[in-house]
Amino acid sequence: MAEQESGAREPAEFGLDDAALAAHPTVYAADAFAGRTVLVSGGAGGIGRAAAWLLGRLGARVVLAGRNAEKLEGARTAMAAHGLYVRTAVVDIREPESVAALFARVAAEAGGIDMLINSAGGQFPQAAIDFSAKGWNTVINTNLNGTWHMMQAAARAWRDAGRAGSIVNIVVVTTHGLHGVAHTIAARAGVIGLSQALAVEWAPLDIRINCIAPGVIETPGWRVYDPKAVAAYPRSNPMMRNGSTWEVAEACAYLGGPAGGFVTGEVLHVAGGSQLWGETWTIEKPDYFRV
Ligand SMILES: CCCCCCCCCCC/C=C/C(=O)SCCNC(=O)CCNC(=O)[C@H](O)C(C)(C)COP(=O)(O)OP(=O)(O)OC[C@H]1O[C@@H](n2cnc3c(N)ncnc32)[C@H](O)[C@@H]1OP(=O)(O)O
Ligand SMILES: NC(=O)C1=CN([C@@H]2O[C@H](COP(=O)(O)OP(=O)(O)OC[C@H]3O[C@@H](n4cnc5c(N)ncnc54)[C@H](OP(=O)(O)O)[C@@H]3O)[C@@H](O)[C@H]2O)C=CC1
Repeated sequence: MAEQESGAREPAEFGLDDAALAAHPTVYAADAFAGRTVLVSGGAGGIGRAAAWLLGRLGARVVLAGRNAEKLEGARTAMAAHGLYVRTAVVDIREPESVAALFARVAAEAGGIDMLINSAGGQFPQAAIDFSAKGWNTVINTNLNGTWHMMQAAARAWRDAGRAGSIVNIVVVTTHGLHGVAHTIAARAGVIGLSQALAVEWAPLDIRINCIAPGVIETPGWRVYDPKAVAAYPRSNPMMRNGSTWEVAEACAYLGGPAGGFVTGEVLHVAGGSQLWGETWTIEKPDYFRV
């Protein structure tokens, strides 16, 4: 990974690139997802892209969804060159009509899906006292409402087709130590509660729902964080390192696939233990907390 003169890294260089994702070893059997179709929102981003690569390499047909057609096409081209089955679809998860159109297209062109990974999301770092109404609503709309629109559309499709399904929602660590992103903590705590409620309500439909709470995972999404905050991330968990998108992808394969067949309503932290120890400041740490 290249470094700028200041020592800060170029945002585009955070995380694993396509060449690394094509070659990274996996613990799963080569045909573990053969015959399955997986929809990944945020599929051209860091975590979603790694999950798409892994599941594609394990035999799944993959549909990548996001707002930016160019980013999606870049991801599709790289995966297709590796012989993987990949389709793309533009969606804004905040718009129910856009989500409905996505699911109609996926039904028509891919015959529906078996698994949904909700990796689309994000936030900006700011002291909560300074949030504007628009900023708050943007983060809640993206992470809570957007994830809900995707979950409901998937469940309706599975119910109508009499087909089983599983959902993996990517959230954040909500219980301890993540500061300066209170809007996203609120939204993701909502997603976790929603997922637990629906794990029961939708069990009769043979739908499993789980969440993954990543810790500090190097991705291009880190571009919105101050380089000084990013430099401190490796010391924010007891394992004293950043995580990789591959580590989250393998957790997605476990929870969303056959290995997790008896797991629902769970939150799996892939966070190096940061849910128990450490603190991550995405804004400047107030003097009050300095010892
Ligand atoms: C020790 C335990 C802890 C565990 C360890 C956890 C480690 C966590 C590490 C850090 C936390 C998590 C990191 C990640 O999730 S990175 C990957 C996710 N990707 C992103 O976050 C992408 C970057 N974010 C965005 O793109 C945007 O923030 C957003 C999600 C909001 C999407 O925005 P959209 O493009 O739709 O909207 P706009 O940019 O037009 O903005 C809309 C309004 O939102 C307000 N806003 C936006 N940015 C800012 C900002 N920087 N400061 C203040 N306000 C902001 C604003 O009102 C915008 O409207 P206006 O432009 O009209 O003002
Ligand atoms: N990286 C980390 O350290 C951590 C990440 N997470 C969470 O994991 C998830 C994935 O993060 P990561 O891969 O790092 O982030 P990225 O920013 O790399 O990817 C997120 C993707 O979400 C898509 N997206 C954002 N808003 C929308 C929308 N309204 N509709 C459709 N797609 C959208 C973006 O694609 P496009 O721009 O094309 O729409 C983007 O590619 C996020 O929810 C993030 O907050 C949680 C904890 C830590």
